[in-house]
Amino acid sequence: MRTLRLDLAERSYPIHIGSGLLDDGALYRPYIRGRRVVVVSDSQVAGLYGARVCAALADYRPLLLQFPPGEGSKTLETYATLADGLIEGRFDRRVALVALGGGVVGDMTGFLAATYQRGVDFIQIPTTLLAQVDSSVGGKTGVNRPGGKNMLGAFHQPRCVLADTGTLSSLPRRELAAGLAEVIKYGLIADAGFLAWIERELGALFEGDEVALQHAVYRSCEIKAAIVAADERESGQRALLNLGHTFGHAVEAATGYGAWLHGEAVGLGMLMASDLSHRLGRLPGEAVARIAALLERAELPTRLPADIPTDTLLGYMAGDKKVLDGQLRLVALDGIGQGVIVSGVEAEVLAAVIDAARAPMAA
Ligand SMILES: NC(=O)c1ccc[n+]([C@@H]2O[C@H](COP(=O)([O-])OP(=O)(O)OC[C@H]3O[C@@H](n4cnc5c(N)ncnc54)[C@H](O)[C@@H]3O)[C@@H](O)[C@H]2O)c1
Ligand SMILES: O=C(O)C(=O)C[C@@H](O)[C@H](O)[C@H](O)COP(=O)(O)O
Ligand SMILES: [Zn+2]
Repeated sequence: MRTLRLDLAERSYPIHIGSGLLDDGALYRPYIRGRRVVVVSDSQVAGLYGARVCAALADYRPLLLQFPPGEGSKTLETYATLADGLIEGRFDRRVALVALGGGVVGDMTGFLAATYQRGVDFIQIPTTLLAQVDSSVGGKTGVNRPGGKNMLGAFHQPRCVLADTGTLSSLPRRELAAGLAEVIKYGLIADAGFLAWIERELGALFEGDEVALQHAVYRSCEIKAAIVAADERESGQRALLNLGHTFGHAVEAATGYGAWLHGEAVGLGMLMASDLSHRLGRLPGEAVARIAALLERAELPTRLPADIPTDTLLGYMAGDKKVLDGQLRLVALDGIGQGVIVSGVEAEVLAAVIDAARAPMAA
């Protein structure tokens, strides 16, 4: 097991990475203050790992709450049903919630923990690659609305993260690819050496090689933890973690949440952000081609479907959370490994990027 720490004064916490962690009750115990825990999961993950987590937490008479899997469940309706489960069970303020699953479960459980009786503790047990490298770390929680992605939520940090890489062995290949999009993101915004490592080790990652997966999770969390420690509430540089997300979230919203996986939409969004960076004179065309080639090798979509109108995407983008005083801010690249926040991009340039994404971008 390897351990990192996200340094946030009294809200600091460990991120443990290794295989078989979810069975080890001693890893959870220091972070449970009361007598009871509630494990929240989706029905897919609950069926795979719920009994093991409940066995590890048997001393706390765990209640297992579950909801249907997928992005379509990341709603206020699911939130209300879960909240009613806590209220009916008369759980008090010392209850600890345990998020067992992917990013949907983590974001939902974190939001529930942030708001139940005005805030209780929670522990993250991420079981997708995407959740292990990204969503379980950093304290962004929330739900979607038809008009925009993650529009309701709170910053609420977990008490600890247990990233059990053994759980990745049951993850479908499409979900693994979606997680790789966020791994590639870290290379693009912060570490050119890591990007080259991903290019080299992509085969091993797809084969489920434990050493390669643990390195991908460790380095991703290391980069994210440093960014979040410096800017917990995204008043500045944390926005770099949003590379590709202004485009990607618009695709997710325009397709009704679920047709595209978050990682797939972010993968395409990163290619669009790369094209934008090129049009702004910040990134050479060869770098855009290199990024497109890596995304294709990672089995991620690199084309926008013809039936999503440009104006629809621009409409969702105008409601992005990075908009300030009516000005859209986007994450661009000043080179591989160098994310930069740009504002004042003209609507015609964005429209040109969107239109170009309907044609193949790889050189
Ligand atoms: N809070 C953050 O900082 C942050 C960061 C990135 C993404 N997100 C959010 O995370 C969500 C996407 O997360 P995701 O990609 O993990 O999706 P997900 O939670 O929907 O999980 C993907 C699918 O994989 C299944 N699954 C999970 N673990 C499994 C396992 N070990 N074996 C077999 N099947 C398994 C799930 O049941 C689900 O069907 C989005 O809502 C996105 O907005 C949040
Ligand atoms: O942690 C962050 O900060 C991120 O932006 C990570 C993203 O990968 C993640 O998808 C996040 O939920 C997006 O946040 P939002 O504020 O754009 O909704
Ligand atoms: Zn994301």
